Amino acid sequence: MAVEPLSQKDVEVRLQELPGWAVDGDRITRTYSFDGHFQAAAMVIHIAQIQEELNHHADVMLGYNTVSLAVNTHSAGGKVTELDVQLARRVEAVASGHGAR
Ligand SMILES: C[C@H](O)[C@H](O)[C@H]1CNC2=NC(N)=NC(=O)C2=N1
Repeated sequence: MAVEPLSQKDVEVRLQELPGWAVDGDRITRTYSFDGHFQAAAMVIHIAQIQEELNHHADVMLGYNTVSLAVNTHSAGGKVTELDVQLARRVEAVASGHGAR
């Protein structure tokens, strides 16, 4: 399925529903904070499961008690598409269950 890059306005409108997500260059990004390292690591595993299900993958960085994501769509020339927004929505939907802030 060919996916088209979203306009800057399109991205801004979609991020209004995604608290904490932001545009950074040609990517959308989010950093979650946790009470400890294991909670953060468990979130990384869940993100990996979602990404494999969607076949869409962000750059994910695990810190002491943080998890950061940055994503765009490689097949759309490294621009933000609906696939990135879909991934953000899926991750956002499980974050609170992991105690993410
Ligand atoms: C072959 C495989 O389906 C593709 O490389 C998928 C994998 N994950 C991906 N992730 C992201 N962010 N962009 C892509 O274009 C992409 N393509």
